Amino acid sequence: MVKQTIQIFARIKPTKKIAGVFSVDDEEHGNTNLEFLIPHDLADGFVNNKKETYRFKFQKVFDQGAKQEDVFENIAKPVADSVLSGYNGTIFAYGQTGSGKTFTITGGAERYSDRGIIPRTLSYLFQQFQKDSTKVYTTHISYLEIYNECGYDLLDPRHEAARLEDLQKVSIMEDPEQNIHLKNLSSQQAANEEEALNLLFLGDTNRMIAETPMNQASTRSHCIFTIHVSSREPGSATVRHSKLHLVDLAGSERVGKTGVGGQLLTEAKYINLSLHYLEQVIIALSEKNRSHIPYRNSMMTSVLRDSLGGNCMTTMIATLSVEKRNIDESISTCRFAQRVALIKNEAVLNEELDPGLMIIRLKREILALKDELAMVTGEQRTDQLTEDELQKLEERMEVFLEDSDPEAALDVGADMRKIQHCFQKLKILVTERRSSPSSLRRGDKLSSPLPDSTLDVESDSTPQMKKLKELLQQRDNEITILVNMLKKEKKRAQDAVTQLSTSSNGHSLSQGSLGSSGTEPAEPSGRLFSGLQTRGSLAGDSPLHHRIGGEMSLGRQEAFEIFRRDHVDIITIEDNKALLKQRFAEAKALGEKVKLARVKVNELKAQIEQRRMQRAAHGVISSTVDLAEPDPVEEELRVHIEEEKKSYKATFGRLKGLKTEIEHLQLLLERAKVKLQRDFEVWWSEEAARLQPQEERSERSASENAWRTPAVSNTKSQKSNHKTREFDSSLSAVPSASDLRSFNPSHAPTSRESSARSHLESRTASTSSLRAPGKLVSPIPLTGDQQTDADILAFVQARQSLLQRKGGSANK
Ligand SMILES: Nc1ncnc2c1ncn2[C@@H]1O[C@H](COP(=O)(O)OP(=O)(O)OP(=O)(O)O)[C@@H](O)[C@H]1O
Repeated sequence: MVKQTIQIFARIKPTKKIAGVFSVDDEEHGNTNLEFLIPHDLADGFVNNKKETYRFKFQKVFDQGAKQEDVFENIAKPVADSVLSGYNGTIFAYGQTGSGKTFTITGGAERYSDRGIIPRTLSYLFQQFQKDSTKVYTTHISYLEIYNECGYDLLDPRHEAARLEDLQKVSIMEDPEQNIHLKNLSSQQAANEEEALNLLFLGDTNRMIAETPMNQASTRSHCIFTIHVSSREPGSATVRHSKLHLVDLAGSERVGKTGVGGQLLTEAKYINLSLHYLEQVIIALSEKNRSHIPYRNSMMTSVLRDSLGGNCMTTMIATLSVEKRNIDESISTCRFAQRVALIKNEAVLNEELDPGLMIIRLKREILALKDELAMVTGEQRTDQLTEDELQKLEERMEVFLEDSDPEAALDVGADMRKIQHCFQKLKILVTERRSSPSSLRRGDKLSSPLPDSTLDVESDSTPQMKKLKELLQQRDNEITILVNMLKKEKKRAQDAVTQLSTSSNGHSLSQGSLGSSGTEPAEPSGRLFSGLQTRGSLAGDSPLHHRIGGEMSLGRQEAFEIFRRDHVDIITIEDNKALLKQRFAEAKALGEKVKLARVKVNELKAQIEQRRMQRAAHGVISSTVDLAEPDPVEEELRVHIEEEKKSYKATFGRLKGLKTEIEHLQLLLERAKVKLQRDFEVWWSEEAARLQPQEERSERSASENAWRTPAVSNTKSQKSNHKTREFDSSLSAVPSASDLRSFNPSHAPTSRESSARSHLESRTASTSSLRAPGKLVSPIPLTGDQQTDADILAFVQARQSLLQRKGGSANK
């Protein structure tokens, strides 16, 4: 058991704004002090009657310049190492909104170097698995989001999330031993780093898609990414299970300060409530002799029960913003961390016996005991030894006879049949030896036929005999060489077939043949991301336009293109695309190099083979060549092969590193794509809402207000209905094709459209003259085709408002 207090670290987010006065000083024995100075006269908005300086001690403080890599090396790597040894670990980030929790735990979306703790830890764990050949590792991943005290499975494979409520709900169950189980939380196996990263990405995408303007998931929910690792030494009956929770908590600011209302207030209350319960648990744990710890008060504390005062090595990262206006929140985060540092955890090695292996072991023991019992009681087994048993026995006897140790023992168990069999065999051998001492030499197989008696009868010393023996030896050598050649030829043919099938399968990077890969991104001039390789499970099932907006009409696509060009993220996207292209080119070059090295190695091998054949032929003819002597030419060829192999390995290693980077860049691009499209959907809805006549909007908002009261309802289902309806209403504001058609005077309406129109007209007749047609009639010619005209109108409207927006921002 390892007893350890929770380790606390602080990370300060870089700022360009005016910062408060603070200092970071390293202490002699490894800790770091963080001090805030708040002079009385500067304490704007902050009640500071007593103290001027606030000093907090952390294991380490990462100042503004700290890199993601430093954070991983100092914080996450030691925890990952203990997880590899079989201990549970937790790393949680706590701090106010925007202080860098998500950046620290998951990472930034812009650069590969911005990868956070989760992707780096996954990469590290899979590297360690590969290095350690003494154990077999298995990894499973789960990703839980807790929002307003409800759990959601972010990796649920059966649901496509367009809203948080679409995701599988997770509930907590407790067994009689008070162990917590999460019902409906899926746990997905990841065989390698790529699969694990895909799961992280899937979860993050679900989180992003499910978030609405009201629920900015990262801010208002807690997310727990868990890596479950099992390890076992082959043949051993013990298995180690450990888990690593990587937790991104909701923003910790106080309600009073945020000044929010309505749904946001409800959320803020929930967040504050769950963080308040977290604080209560932490206070209770830091008090001596406190027997009741109120874990059950909230879902988050229930899930993290082991991490807080239990079987876990836990680390907290306090994320701080040192901007002047945030100093009070930063001080309160530091205070919280100081309390957390008092909590003692007791981590135990999570080792258990594998029931399957235990059964095999016990069965074997039972058999041995039965044999022993039969021997002791004199009871004999009458059934014959099987072929397999006989062969094993012979092998054991051979090992025994070959062993030069005079004390060597022959262990065949307590089975009398086996003992008898061994005695019989030994008798035969001894008898043969007596009759002809030369007939049993070392290396003679027990099962081989007796030596040819004609050879034994003749004396070895006659010259004819000697010649014959030499000839025989020479033939033996030739045969061995030919058999080896045949085997190699066969292997080469097999390799060629494998290579052929690999290349026809499209050259996967992992096979080191990226050189001729067709996986490059298309030219950036194509449609956004169109040429990029789609990824894993996301490839087929979650193109965002299916998940949010449905198939895009032509007009909408055009509008999307314009929107995309002006989007703030487009520079990052283009940069990443360029970088990705560059990496692909590098990977391609490396792939070529790998291929060349492989060809070279094969050529050298062929040369060795040829050389051997030549030597063997020479030996047979002239007998001047001593085949037992090492051949210097072959030695030289071997040295070349080793060099080529080294270069192959080094290049292949670089290629693998590049592969990870490429995959990550692809993930970043996919994520940017999701964000871009989501932003577009929001903008599109706004534009559509603006398209509606003023009267209807006021009518609609009046009716919305009617069902919005009371603003905060009391039951959970009411709350979620409320949220769903708000979300639905924002989606329904997108103009449908028939809405647009009804505004087009040149279009002859169908009977269904006429009735819809007359319905609308009757609703607005008192206040509007024919639904403000002047605003919507397009000066551009229409085609008469319903769908095309609707698209044209949508496009014109979108472009106009974009131009207006652009004009507006240019005027500013
Ligand atoms: N150390 C850092 N270096 C560079 N940028 C950072 C750093 N920390 C945070 N950021 C940036 O600050 C912004 C807010 O960070 P982030 O989303 O991680 O905050 P958060 O604490 O998770 O907020 P929330 O509670 O809303 O989830 C992001 O744009 C992020 O990229």
